[in-house]
Amino acid sequence: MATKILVTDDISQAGLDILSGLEGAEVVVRTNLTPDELKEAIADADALVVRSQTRVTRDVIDSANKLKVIGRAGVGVDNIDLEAATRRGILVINAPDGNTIAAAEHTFAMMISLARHIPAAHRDLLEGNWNRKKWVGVELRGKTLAVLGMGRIGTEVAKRAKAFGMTVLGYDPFLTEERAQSLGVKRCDLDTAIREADFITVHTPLTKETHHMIDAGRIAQMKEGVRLVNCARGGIIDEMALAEALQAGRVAGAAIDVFEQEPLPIDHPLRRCPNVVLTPHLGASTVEAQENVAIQVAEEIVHVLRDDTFEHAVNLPSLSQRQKERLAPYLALAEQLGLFAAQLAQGAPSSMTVRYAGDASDPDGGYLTRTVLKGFFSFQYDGEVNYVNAFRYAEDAGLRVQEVRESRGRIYTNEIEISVATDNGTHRVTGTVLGEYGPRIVELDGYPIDTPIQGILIYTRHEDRPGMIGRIGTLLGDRDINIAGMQVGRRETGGEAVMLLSVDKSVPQDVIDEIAKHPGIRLVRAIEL
Ligand SMILES: NC(=O)c1ccc[n+]([C@@H]2O[C@H](COP(=O)([O-])OP(=O)(O)OC[C@H]3O[C@@H](n4cnc5c(N)ncnc54)[C@H](O)[C@@H]3O)[C@@H](O)[C@H]2O)c1
Ligand SMILES: O=C(O)[C@H](O)COP(=O)(O)O
Repeated sequence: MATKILVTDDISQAGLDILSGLEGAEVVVRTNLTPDELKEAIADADALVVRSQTRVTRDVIDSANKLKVIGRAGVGVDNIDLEAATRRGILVINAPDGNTIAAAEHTFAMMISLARHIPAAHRDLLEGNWNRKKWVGVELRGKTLAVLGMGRIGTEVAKRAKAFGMTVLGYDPFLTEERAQSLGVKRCDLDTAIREADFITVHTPLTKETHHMIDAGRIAQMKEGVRLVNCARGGIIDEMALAEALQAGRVAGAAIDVFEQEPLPIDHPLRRCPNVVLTPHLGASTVEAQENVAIQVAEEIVHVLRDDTFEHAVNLPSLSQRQKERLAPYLALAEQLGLFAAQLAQGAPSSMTVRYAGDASDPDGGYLTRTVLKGFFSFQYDGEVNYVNAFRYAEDAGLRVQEVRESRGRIYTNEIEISVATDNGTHRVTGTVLGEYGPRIVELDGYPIDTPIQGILIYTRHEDRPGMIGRIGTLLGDRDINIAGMQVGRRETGGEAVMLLSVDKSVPQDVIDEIAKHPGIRLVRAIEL
């Protein structure tokens, strides 16, 4: 069956060409869909490509039966229900820097238009007037510009403002003093930025913290005659408060590209305000930016669908090819250990500690824990759990996950150990990657063992006395189950012993029950990897 890539907003042809180049791909472009049409179109899609117009709600995501990835040809992903996508294991990627310059230039165009009344003067002239006195503006030189959000776009705006002779105040929790100095920007808190600026421009994402970051209270703290610019996201500035302040003349002007509701409603008060410059979300609308983001997102989608490395996932840390290669042997070990631990630790799991030691204790370890959890929950939810949603499964199960890192392995050069506490007690399994022998189990519930972590295994804990192993062997033989390998271990003679058998076929539950009934058997598990 073809790989269906559904594109529901206008993206540049260069991006569509890349998508069509994927072997076996069918690219379906359908724009301006109603929510119901979108739900129908997405049902059999493998990938979805959008800009800011398509609303990818939980409902839409739940209508997708085999969606792997949502690509946003642009930066903001606030039109995508990230939580719902993550829970379903759907990767969300964006194109974070393809439209930075376009958005920064648009911000400047808006600020200058506002300062010099260009749109209003233009309209006035077209109406037959020649009002040179009416449209006297202000200069940018010598004014103070507050940039709220000093990320990619905020930084480019700040650089341009410096070239215009402005004093630039930067507010961003992640802006370091060193970086501010290198940009010639004065780092300050929000209150100072709000109080001291002649122009204020916002460049943050829309989040719970930034929603109405500029409201009536903040506007009241601003200089009389301040000018505001929003080319980031509707909702960062409270539009109603802004409209009132514009009408009252407290705010001298506002240039707004993005709105709480898009398209901007016909009766919206901002349409009737004096000194506003309004554009219909055009920040990224340049030929260059649209080509950049379309190419970036299309290439990433192709990588994801081909199972190659990708860079710009929003709901999953990205790995470079080099990191992926370095981690590869440990990924296999971590996943197998997770799957093993799930079958070992029966009962409701409440906490898991994963210990990484030696070469397995590398900085990309966060990925390994996702892999452990992927293996762990795959046992119960086969085919549904992946790297994107593995932590969600842990959260939903109420499983507390802790990571421990040790620079040296206790015995081996690399070790991964999983301890799982359940209402039935705690179990522990340790593995290592042993060169060309690959991933192996080297310790089980504190007993030394050495066996490849693969195939079908039977694990017993029993009294260390003569005849135990023989009896289990006979029972399996009677049921035509061939033993391919055997490992035994104990700490002291006559105490408790463990045995890990590798067998050639699945072990029916009644065989496990029969082994469990034998006198002296304390625990038995069948484990399939
Ligand atoms: N109008 C358009 O067409 C258009 C085009 C591109 C991007 N955008 C929007 O512009 C915004 C910025 O994009 P970017 O590429 O620069 O993103 P970015 O991630 O590079 O920068 C965002 C910055 O905001 C900062 N920030 C986050 N929360 C903050 C808070 N509470 N207070 C202060 N700073 C905070 C972050 O630390 C970060 O430095 C986004 O909302 C994006 O969607 C709009
Ligand atoms: O976040 C973005 O990249 C911008 O808002 C651009 O949105 P657009 O792709 O709909 O123009």
